[in-house]
Amino acid sequence: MPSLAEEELFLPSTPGKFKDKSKTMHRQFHRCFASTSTMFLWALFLVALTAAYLSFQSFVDSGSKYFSAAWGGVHWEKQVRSSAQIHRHNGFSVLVTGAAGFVGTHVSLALKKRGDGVVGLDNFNDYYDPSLKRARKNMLESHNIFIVEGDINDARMLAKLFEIVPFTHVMHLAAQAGVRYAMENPHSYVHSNIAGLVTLLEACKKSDPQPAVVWASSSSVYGLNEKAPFSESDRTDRPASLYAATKKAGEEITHTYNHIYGLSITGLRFFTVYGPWGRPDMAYFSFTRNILQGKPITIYRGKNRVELARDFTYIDDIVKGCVGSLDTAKKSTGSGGKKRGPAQFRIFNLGNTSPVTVPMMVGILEKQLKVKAKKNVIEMPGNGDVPFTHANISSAQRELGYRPTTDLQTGLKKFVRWYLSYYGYNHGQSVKSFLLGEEVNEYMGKKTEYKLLHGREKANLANRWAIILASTGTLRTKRIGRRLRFPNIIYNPP
Ligand SMILES: O=C(O)[C@H]1O[C@H](OP(=O)(O)OP(=O)(O)OC[C@H]2O[C@@H](n3ccc(=O)[nH]c3=O)[C@H](O)[C@@H]2O)[C@H](O)[C@@H](O)[C@@H]1O
Repeated sequence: MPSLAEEELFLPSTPGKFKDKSKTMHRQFHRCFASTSTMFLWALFLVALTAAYLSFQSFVDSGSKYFSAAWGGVHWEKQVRSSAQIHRHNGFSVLVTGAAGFVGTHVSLALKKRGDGVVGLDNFNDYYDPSLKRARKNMLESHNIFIVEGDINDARMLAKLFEIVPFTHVMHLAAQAGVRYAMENPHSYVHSNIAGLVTLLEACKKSDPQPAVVWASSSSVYGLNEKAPFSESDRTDRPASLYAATKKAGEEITHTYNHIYGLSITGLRFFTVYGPWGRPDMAYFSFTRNILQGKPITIYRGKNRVELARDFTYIDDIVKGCVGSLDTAKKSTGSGGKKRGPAQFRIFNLGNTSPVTVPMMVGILEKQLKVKAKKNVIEMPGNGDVPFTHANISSAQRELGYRPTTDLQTGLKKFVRWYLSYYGYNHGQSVKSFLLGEEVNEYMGKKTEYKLLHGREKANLANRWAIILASTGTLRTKRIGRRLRFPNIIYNPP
């Protein structure tokens, strides 16, 4: 026999006019009991829901702690807004990822100097000496560029940034760089160059307005291509390293976001970029360090004793290519995740068009440093390297007005100048004596503490003082006479 409660289940929701009283009381008791147990179940459900919510929150919080809790809050938002402010007619507001990186620093500075709003983003990882990244950050801060400390995999942080600033452009330079390190730490390439890229593109696609995206691919996508010079239409389906494969994947991934969501995309294939504030993991940089410290350098050689060659490209030329890409980028056509029409998709080589062999590059460094290198020449290990690179830049020339003007000799001279002013003394010689030869003649022996020296005001000191960077955090001043020009960026690392 069904219970009353069960019976009631089948009663019409609007009961009839006449009711048996005893049955009604009985029913009320059961109804009351039923509703108590329902309430109990509801309460249990609510408790479970609250517990689930709280544990989810703590998961999310610990997640954001993992990425870095260094973002958020009223002050932070104020800094982001102020950094994004545009100071020229029809200027851009640009999110520069990897802003504390080599290319990111230079591009951020160039954009800010011409009046664009720039917000940097960087996770300050320790792939190479983070103090160099901090130094670049401080230099950018002295130009009122704020760098958000965060990871491009942090979707919440990105959503917040896009909520605060309607970015017109994203200059995406954050990446796991380095060709040979991919054998040591393959997952870091997938994390940054694939997962991070997708997270960033998701944020761009959802935002309204959608920004135009310009991002760093790599000459390494040409892989085993033997046809020279490399043109954008050449084969790129035979990468020689996982690094190259992730950059190639990036080109395909950005294409899908262009196709489905109407994001305007420009991919730039950089050719071995070098210069001041460069990356210590790159050959020209580590060779300089070793040569100055009297340590040997290893020079790879290809099969049949062939010398390896690179189309080394100076940073200022690359910056011009990046800025030209931003200037010529058309608007994205979608908004809030919906495509409204076909959008621009471009890929350009940014190279120098004149490859130089690695031994020749070493020769230039020896001349600049006035020190002979101790060379170990070995056969190129199977580590992802390619024998040569050589860019055809006619596309970039035509569409971006890209024209590289710095040869390796001139570029390395500027790099060495910076290197010595940044890292200080070597072989008992001061930076100044390297830069100015015999002109250093008078020494005042005065020691002065500076936090940060940069810009015109301080550079004016140059008329009277040479300021030599000491890596200990102290700057020493030397009287060198009025006629000497002073390098314009001097930085005291924290
Ligand atoms: O253009 C590019 O696509 C790439 O350029 C560089 O990669 P790579 O050209 O290999 O630059 P380096 O690591 O500075 O090597 C330059 C040359 O020096 C050689 N090398 C490197 C290191 C070493 O100890 N000895 C040596 O002979 C390499 O084989 C290569 O031929 C960057 O490191 C990559 O991030 C970038 O994507």
